[in-house]
Amino acid sequence: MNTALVIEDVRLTPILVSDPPLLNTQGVHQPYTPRLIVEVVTRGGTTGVGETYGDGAYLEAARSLAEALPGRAVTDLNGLFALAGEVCDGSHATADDRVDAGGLRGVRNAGKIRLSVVSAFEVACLDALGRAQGLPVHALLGGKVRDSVEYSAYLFYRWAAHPVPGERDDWGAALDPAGVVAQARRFADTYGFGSFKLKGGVFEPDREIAAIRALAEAFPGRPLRLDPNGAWSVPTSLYVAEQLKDVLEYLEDPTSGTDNMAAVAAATDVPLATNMCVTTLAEIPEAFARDAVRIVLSDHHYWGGLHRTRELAGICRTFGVGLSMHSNTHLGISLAAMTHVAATVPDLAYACDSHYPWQTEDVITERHTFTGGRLTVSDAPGLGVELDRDRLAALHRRWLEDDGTHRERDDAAAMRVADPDWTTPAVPRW
Ligand SMILES: O=C([O-])C(=O)C[C@H](O)[C@@H](O)C(=O)[O-]
Ligand SMILES: [Mg+2]
Repeated sequence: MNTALVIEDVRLTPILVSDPPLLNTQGVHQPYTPRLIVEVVTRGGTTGVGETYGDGAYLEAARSLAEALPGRAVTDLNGLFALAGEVCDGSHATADDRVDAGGLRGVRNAGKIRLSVVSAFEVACLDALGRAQGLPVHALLGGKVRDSVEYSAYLFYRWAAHPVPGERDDWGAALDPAGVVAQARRFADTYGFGSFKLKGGVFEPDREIAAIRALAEAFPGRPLRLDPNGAWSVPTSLYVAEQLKDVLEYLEDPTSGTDNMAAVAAATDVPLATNMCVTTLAEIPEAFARDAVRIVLSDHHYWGGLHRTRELAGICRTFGVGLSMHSNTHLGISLAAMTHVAATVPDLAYACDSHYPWQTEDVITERHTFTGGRLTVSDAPGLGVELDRDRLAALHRRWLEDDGTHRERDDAAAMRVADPDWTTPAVPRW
């Protein structure tokens, strides 16, 4: 073994990042959201970085994995899964039916949490390996098949400000079709995005249908998507599909669970996409056999890293299912990772999601810049991003000083600040 590639140290830095008051079916984003930055340091003196969810269950699993990693090589990526299975006991995260607010990713369980933790270590190892070898991460994945990756505008209903004092941005409120169109216009003008996704499940469906209609009128012919995170019944999903069939590129998780998705898919020609009913390998056979989804939104945090994302792409290709990319609150390290893996997938036919424009704080020295709705794929060694240690320290300080309110993402709790009677809505909500 090349001893220079052996891991000597692993650093974990939990941080709190400011987040705007974006609405979804569970509630509203808190003013600060937890993320975890992973640094892997090799004996040769190279440091690689990764990023994942920072809530307590993720942090606990990451601590166990970080302790077990020194002495292993950054090339031992396949071994990460077995190692995580051995050392992360999962007692912190019981399987239950609760939809995971930290990503609205279907039910939450220990296996999913473990994969999300492994993803950050895998990315950090690839970054370190790439830096040590002078190769970009995409080259370590087999090479890029495109020089830039297209992203779509991720539109949210939102308030102008959080109901508690804190950071405030200048986007203003978007609570009706005119507000959504104004937000889309700013996204298009600033970043050049050519397709638009609206996070739905916030208002009654007719109101959201009106917003999509307004977008279709303002941006004729552009791909449009609506994603209520499983908030609708089968009949409501079919009603919305019928109303919007001429303008939707796809309908994302209109309803919860493979049974319901299959029932909707059987009765409409509007393609259905998911980042909720297919988020693990175990969920694929039934969903694909029943034609429940036409597009899977990959997410390297869900699937266990960049290699696993490429495996998912191969499975989707085999079954004629399309692939795109999901996102929730993330920083520039993850966006770099997303861009590298997206650059290597041949049949990525849809613009990827990214929350990045909503994140005004970052831990990298140079923010990514969307041009014409696209990010250029970096050919620099590793991910091609540098840690800004001062920013990292400042955001970590915020985490240390937090009284616990923000260390777990809880969109329902944030909503209760404005509406004390709020509880996470049962599904179907409409
Ligand atoms: O596509 C999705 O389902 C998401 O992006 C989930 C996210 O967590 C989003 O709904 C959010 O952050 O409110
Ligand atoms: Mg979604």
